[in-house]
Amino acid sequence: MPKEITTLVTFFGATGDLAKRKLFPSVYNLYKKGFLQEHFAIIGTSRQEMTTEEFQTFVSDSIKEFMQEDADADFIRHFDYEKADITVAADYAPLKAKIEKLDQEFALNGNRIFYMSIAPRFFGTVAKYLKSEELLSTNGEFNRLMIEKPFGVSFETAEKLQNELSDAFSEDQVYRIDHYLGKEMVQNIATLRFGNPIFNNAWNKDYIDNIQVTLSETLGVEDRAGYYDTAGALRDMIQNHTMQVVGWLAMDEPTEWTDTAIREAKNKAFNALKIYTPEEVAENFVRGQYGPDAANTQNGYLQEKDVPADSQNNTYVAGKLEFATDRWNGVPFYIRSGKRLAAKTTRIDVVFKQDANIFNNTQPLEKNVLSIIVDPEGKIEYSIIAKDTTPEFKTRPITLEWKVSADDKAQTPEPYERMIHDTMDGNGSNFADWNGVAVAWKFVDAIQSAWDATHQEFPNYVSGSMGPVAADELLARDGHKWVYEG
Ligand SMILES: NC(=O)C1=CN([C@@H]2O[C@H](COP(=O)(O)OP(=O)(O)OC[C@H]3O[C@@H](n4cnc5c(N)ncnc54)[C@H](OP(=O)(O)O)[C@@H]3O)[C@@H](O)[C@H]2O)C=CC1
Ligand SMILES: O=C1O[C@H](COP(=O)(O)O)[C@@H](O)[C@H](O)[C@H]1O
Repeated sequence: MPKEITTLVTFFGATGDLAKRKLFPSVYNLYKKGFLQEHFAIIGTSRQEMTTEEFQTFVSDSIKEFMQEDADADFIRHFDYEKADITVAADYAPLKAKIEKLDQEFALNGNRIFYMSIAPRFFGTVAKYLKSEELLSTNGEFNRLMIEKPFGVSFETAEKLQNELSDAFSEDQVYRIDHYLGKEMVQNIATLRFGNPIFNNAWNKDYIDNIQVTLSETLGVEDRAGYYDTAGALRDMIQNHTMQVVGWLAMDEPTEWTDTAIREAKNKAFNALKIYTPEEVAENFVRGQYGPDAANTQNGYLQEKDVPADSQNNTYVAGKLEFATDRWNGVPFYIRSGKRLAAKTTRIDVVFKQDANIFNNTQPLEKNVLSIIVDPEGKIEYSIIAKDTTPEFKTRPITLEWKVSADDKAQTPEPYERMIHDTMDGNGSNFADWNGVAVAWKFVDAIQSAWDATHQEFPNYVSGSMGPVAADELLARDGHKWVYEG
C-alpha cells in the first residue's frame, strides 16, 4: 500500500468540463491506488446552487461516465460542495468555514491544495482572495496552488498574472499545469538521457547533429475558433507544450534528482535560448494555415465555423531554436506543430552526427537516429548502422525498437492523475516553472510581433499533408530533413 497523503483539495470550477472529465476520475484513481485513504477531503465550488448530496451524485456520475465504474460510497463521502462566486470577496467566508470544518472532520493537519479549474481571467482574482480572505492555512505543512492553462497570452499578461500569484504564493507553492509534462514518454526523456551513458555522454554538439520535436494533430479547429483564432499554434502548442518538451531535451544533467535541481538545470538552458529579431524570425520560422484536403472533403481553416474570412491566424508553426551554451552551440532544435496534418503524433527525433564511411562503399553512412514517440503510442526507436548480408560488406540502417506494453499502458496514470498526485506529494519536477514560462513568452512574442507586421498568403498547406513546403526548405537550407514524414 503506498504512503497515505493527507490533504484537502478545493476545486474551483468543480461543475465544469475539465473537473468532470479529468479531475474527479483522477482523484478516484488516486484513492483506488491507496494514495488517498482516510485523511482527505475534496470541496467543489462554483456559482451553481447545489447541495452536497447533489454534488456527490455529480461526482459519482462523472466517474461512471468516464471510467465505466461506480465510485464507492466511502470515497464519495469525502466530497463536499460550497456555492461561491469567485469574484465576490464575501463568498470566500463560507468556503473558509467549510474548509476548516472538513480539516477537523478528516484530520487534515491544515494541508491545502487549491485547484483553479476556471477561466484564466479568474486566476489572479482567486489567488488574491485566497490570501486576503485567509483561506490559506497557517498551521499546516503546505498550501499549494494548481493552475490551469493558458498562463497569460503574452509575456506582459503572464508577468501580470505572475505578480498577482506571487503576492499570495511563493514559486515553490505554484504548480503550473502543462499536460505534456504529465505524459509518460515525455517523462521518459530524462530517464533515457541520464540513465544511459551512451546517450548521456553523447548529448551535446560533438555528437548530435540536430534535434526535431513534432507535435502534429489531425483535428482541425473544431468548434474552438473563438479561442484558437486569437491563439494560433504558436501560443496554443509552441509556447507551452513544445517548449516544455524542449526543456527536458536541452537541459544539463541536474546535480540531483529533485525538483529544485531539475528546474535550475532547465532554466539554465531556457535562459540561453536565442530570442530572434524580426529578420531572424523570417529566416528561422515558418507559419502555415490549412486549406481544404486534396479531395476537397474537409474545410480549409478560413471556411471553418466562426473563423474570420481574412484570418491571418497560424494553424501550423515550424521553426529553429538555438541555445547559446557550450553543450549546444551550432546544434539546431527544429520544432513543429500544427492542426489538420497527416498524423496525430508527438515525437522527438535526435539525429546524431555520423563518421566517415570506412567500408567498401562510398556512400555516406546514414545517421543514427533516436526517436522517442510519445503519442499515439509510447515507443523508442534507435536507428543504427549494421552489416548487410551480402559478401561485399555493405551496410544498412536497422532499427531497434521498444514499445510500451499493454500491461505498462494499463498501469500508466493519465497526465492529470499524475499531476494531482505530484502536487499532493510536493514534487514540482513535472510542472512549468515561471522562469521557463517567461522565456517561452518572450521568444514567442518576438515571433508573433514579426508576423503581425507582415501579411502572409494563406492557405499554404493542404489538410492531410505534413505542413507548408517552406517547413521542409527551412531544414534543407541547413542540409537537414525532417525524420518523420507523416
Ligand atoms: N476542458 C478541458 O478539456 C480543458 C480545460 N483546461 C482549462 O481548465 C480550465 C477550466 O476549463 P473548463 O472546465 O473547460 O471550463 P468550463 O467552462 O466547463 O467550467 C468553468 C467552471 O468555472 C465555474 N465558474 C465560472 N465563473 C465562475 C464564477 N464567477 N464563480 C465561481 N465559479 C465560476 C463554472 O461554474 P458556474 O458557471 O456554475 O459558476 C464551471 O464550474 C480553463 O482554464 C481551461 O483553459 C485545460 C485543458 C483542457
Ligand atoms: O493544449 C492543447 O492540447 C491539445 C493536444 O493535446 P494532446 O494531448 O491530445 O496531444 C490540442 O488539441 C489543443 O488545441 C491544445 O489547446
